Amino acid sequence: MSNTEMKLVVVGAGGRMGQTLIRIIRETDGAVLHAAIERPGSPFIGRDAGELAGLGPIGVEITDDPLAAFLHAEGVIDFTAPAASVNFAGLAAQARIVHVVGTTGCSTADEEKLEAAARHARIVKSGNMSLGVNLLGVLVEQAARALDPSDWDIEVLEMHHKHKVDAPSGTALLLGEAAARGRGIDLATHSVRVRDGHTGPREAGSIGFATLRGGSVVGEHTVILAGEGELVTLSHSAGDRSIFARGAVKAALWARDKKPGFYSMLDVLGLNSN
Ligand SMILES: NC(=O)C1=CN([C@@H]2O[C@H](COP(=O)(O)OP(=O)(O)OC[C@H]3O[C@@H](n4cnc5c(N)ncnc54)[C@H](OP(=O)(O)O)[C@@H]3O)[C@@H](O)[C@H]2O)C=CC1
Ligand SMILES: O=C(O)C1=N[C@H](C(=O)O)C[C@H](O)C1
Repeated sequence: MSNTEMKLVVVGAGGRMGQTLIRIIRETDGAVLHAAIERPGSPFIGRDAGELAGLGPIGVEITDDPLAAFLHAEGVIDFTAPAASVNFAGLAAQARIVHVVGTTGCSTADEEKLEAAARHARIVKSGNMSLGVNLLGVLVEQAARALDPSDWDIEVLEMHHKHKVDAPSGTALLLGEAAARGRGIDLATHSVRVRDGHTGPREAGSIGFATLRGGSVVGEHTVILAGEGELVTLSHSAGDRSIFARGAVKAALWARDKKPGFYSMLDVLGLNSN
């Protein structure tokens, strides 16, 4: 374990998570903001990252040059967009630095590219970086394992702010995967992601998703286990974005001395039983 502060780059520095990360890195022992990146043409280029995040000037100017930023850094924290994260994964692998990916909405092809980059890099990726949601995933897996799928239906409900662009949320999919693991099934072939019109009765053993969007909701998730005459509900409510940012910085520090590989927050938090 190194005694020096881990030099971190925040990409998507002007975004909701980017600004939160700049604040959380500032208050975390063992981590320091090395650089802050935005896309070329962004109005944030040239601004002081601390000033943008409400901390006052910290002497780190936002640039659009990730290659230069990664060169002398040890990790990059990335809550951006799927195409951007795939691109950053290639650059992070070249620079042999830790890449923490919070971006959601990645396609199967994107995931494959990230996994390929993890042959040379340490990538930690999760649809939700908070301790609470990852613990919830463990509980959902246990509940799904315990309850007979012919008697119990599983539905995942989520609500987010009106700016969110992907659905179902990364967290809803993480919880669906946990339920599928508990049941020993493949989520992709057992999920019902939308319902509309004359759907017919619910197919036994499927895992359903429902998506709500509105206002400034940070992130609400509920897994409903519905039996005959009874409901079990397991929920998580995010009060503010600092829970995700703290988890992401913890993941970067955890991965600092790990071998190249594709890790999840369950690995970081010691909750991985697989
Ligand atoms: N895993 C987790 O725990 C969490 C995941 N998320 C996920 O993180 C992602 C970002 O969320 P949020 O912060 O709310 O979104 P925002 O839109 O507020 O922020 C994304 C930022 O990334 C920037 N960006 C996009 N492409 C590039 C690029 N190529 N280079 C540099 N910067 C780029 C955007 O710039 P521009 O606006 O110009 O496009 C924007 O500033 C989403 O996928 C979200 O679902 C969010 C919270 C928690
Ligand atoms: O876009 C968001 O805001 C969030 N995205 C993540 C997701 O898709 O689950 C995590 C969190 O719920 C906030």
